[in-house]
Amino acid sequence: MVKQTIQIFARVKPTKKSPSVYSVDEDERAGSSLEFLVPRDLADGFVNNKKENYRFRFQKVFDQTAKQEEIFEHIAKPVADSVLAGYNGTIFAYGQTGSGKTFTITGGAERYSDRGIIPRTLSYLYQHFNQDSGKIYTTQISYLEIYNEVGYDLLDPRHEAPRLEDLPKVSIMEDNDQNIHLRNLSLQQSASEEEALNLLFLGDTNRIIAETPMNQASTRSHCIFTIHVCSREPGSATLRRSKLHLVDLAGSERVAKSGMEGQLLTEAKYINLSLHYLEQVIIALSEKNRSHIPYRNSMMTSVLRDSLGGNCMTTMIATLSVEKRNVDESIATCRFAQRVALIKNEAQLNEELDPALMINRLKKEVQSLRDELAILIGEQREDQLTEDDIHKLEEQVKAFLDDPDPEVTLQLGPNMRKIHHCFSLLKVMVQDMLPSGGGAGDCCSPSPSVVPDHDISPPSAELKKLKDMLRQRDNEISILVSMLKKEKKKVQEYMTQLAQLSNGHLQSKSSVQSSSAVLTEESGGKGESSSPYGLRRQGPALSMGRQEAFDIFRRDHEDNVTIDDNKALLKQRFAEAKALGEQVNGARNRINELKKQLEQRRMQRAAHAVIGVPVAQEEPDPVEERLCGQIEEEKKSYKNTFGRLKGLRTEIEHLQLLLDRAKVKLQRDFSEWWDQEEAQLQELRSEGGATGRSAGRSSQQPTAPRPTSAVRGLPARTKAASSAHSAQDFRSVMSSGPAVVGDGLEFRGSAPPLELRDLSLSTTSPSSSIPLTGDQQTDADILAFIRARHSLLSRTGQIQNESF
Ligand SMILES: Nc1ncnc2c1ncn2[C@@H]1O[C@H](COP(=O)(O)OP(=O)(O)OP(=O)(O)O)[C@@H](O)[C@H]1O
Repeated sequence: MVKQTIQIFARVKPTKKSPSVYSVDEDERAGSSLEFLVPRDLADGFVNNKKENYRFRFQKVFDQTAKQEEIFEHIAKPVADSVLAGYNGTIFAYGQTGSGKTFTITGGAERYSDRGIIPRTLSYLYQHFNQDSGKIYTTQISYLEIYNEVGYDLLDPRHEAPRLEDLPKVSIMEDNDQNIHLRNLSLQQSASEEEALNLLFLGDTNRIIAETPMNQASTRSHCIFTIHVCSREPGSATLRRSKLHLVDLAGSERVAKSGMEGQLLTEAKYINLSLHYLEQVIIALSEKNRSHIPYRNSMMTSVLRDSLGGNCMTTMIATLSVEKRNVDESIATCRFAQRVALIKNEAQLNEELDPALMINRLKKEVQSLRDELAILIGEQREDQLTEDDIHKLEEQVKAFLDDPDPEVTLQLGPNMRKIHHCFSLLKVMVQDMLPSGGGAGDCCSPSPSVVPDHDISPPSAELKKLKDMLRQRDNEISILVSMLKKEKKKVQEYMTQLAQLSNGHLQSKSSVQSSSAVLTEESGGKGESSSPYGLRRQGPALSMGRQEAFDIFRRDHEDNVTIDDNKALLKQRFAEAKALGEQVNGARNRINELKKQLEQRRMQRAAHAVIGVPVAQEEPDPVEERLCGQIEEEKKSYKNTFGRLKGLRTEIEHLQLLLDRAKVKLQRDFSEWWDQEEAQLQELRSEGGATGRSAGRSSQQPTAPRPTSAVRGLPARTKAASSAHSAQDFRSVMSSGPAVVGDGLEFRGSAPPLELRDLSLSTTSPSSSIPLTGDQQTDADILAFIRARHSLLSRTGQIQNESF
């Protein structure tokens, strides 16, 4: 058992502002300390009459420049090592919203180097599994999200639930030994790092999809990614089971400060409540002699029960945002960490006997006991005596009879068949010794007619039976062979399909290289979108209108640059991987060629020795030595290049998943934006329709202020421009401003003022010669509206920028 207090670390998020509110003091032996210097007149809207200096001690403080690699090496690797040794581990990040919890635990969505603790730990664990041939490892993964005190399974096999509520709800059950069980939380097998990463991305994508602007669950939910490891030495019935929880808690900020209302307030209360219960558990644990620890008060503390004061090696990372306005939250986070540091855990080696192996072992024992018992109580064994057995028995009987020692016994062992056979032999001999029989000298060569027939030559009935059986077996075998053939055919068909599918996937990967192809795919233009779980989801094909609108939307989306950067990087990595692959193949071919030469050389030398050509056998052959040296060199280069190729493969896989995730987010944002644009167009139309009916009279009438949500969901750059312009501005510019020329669409702002319904009429759809269906017409209208608005917004944005 290992007794250890919870380890606490602090990580300071990088900030562009030069903060003077904190300092870090490093001490090799005593850990680091973090000091906040809060002047009494801190000018951020509140008067500080309290203490000026706050000092907190941590195992280590990672300042702003700390890299993800460093965080993994110092914090996660020791925990992963103890999990490999069979102990439970937990790492949880605690801090206010935006302080870097998700960045630390999962990682940034942009760069490969931004990978957080989860992907790095997975990489580390699987590397260990592959290298350790002395044990058999199995791994399972679960991913739980707790939102408003309800648990959701993020690895729902149905994939990509449109709303959080559609994911399976997870509930807590406690057994008689007070062990917690999570009902409905799936445990997914994961045999490789790639599979585990796919599961992580599936869960994260489910989080993104289930999140809406009104329900930014990622900020207000707790997420627990758990890796379950089971190891066993081959042949041993002892299992080691351990689990590693990697926990991204909800933002810890106080409700009063953030000024929330309505649903947000309700959520904040839940979060505060569950974090409050977490705090209560921690206080109770840090007090001596407290018998009751209130774990059951919230789902999160119930799930993390073992991690807090139980059988677990636990580590906390306090994430801190050190801008002046966040100082009080950072101090609260550090205070919380100091209390957590008092908690003592007692980690135990989780060893148990494998029930399946135990059952097998016991079954064997039972069988051997049954056999012994059968012999003891005189039951006959089923196995027939072989000719060899019979021959040996004859020899034994002969030796027994020939031995003059009256004490001699026949050693037949506990085998009734042998005993019976010996009695038969003796009977034959006795009969032969009777006056009518032959001499005793032949006693051990009994005539075949007297020896029990079934043992040596079966009678014809028996023979017939055996032949029938043989025929039956032949039939069965031919049925089985034909079944096997069918199965093989099916497998071949399946493999062909799989190859086609993966070709499709590869094509979609390589399509990263062609931006136009990717655009079509991203927008669902092929009627398909790829899922991060390696499956392909059938989606509706986009109309031409939506497709073009998607292009506009994508151009302005905040993630566009990242997507393009990642695509470029991916393309580069593909090229590198291709070059490395060629190098690996080259090295392999050269090694084979050198091996051939070496073999030839050896054969030559051997042949010379045979035909008597003088060869200095003892002397090392310089040619052979040179070939061996070259083979070694090539092997080194092969190993080296292959290692780099493997690393590159992981990076490519990761980048591909980042792109997949960005794609899903882009599509979700686009759908929302499109719906808003449609709603806005409908609204303007109904206003425009009213205006049209009273044409000339009230086209300049003021309209009701547009709800701000109407521009919510626009890409960041578009949003900034649009926020300065209500729909009314838009309409007035449309009716009186200069001509606004869109892409292939002209809106002339000359008198008479343009009515909104004219937009649809003036739409020059790329497929205008093709009659449009009702839906297509609507899509084309919305596109025209977007084009006009977009063109206007970028123009006015430009004007604003210029005047600025
Ligand atoms: N150490 C860091 N280096 C670079 N960027 C960071 C770092 N920490 C956080 N960020 C960035 O800051 C932003 C907020 O971080 P993050 O989402 O991780 O915060 P959080 O604490 O998880 O917030 P929430 O409670 O809302 O989930 C992200 O854009 C992230 O990329």
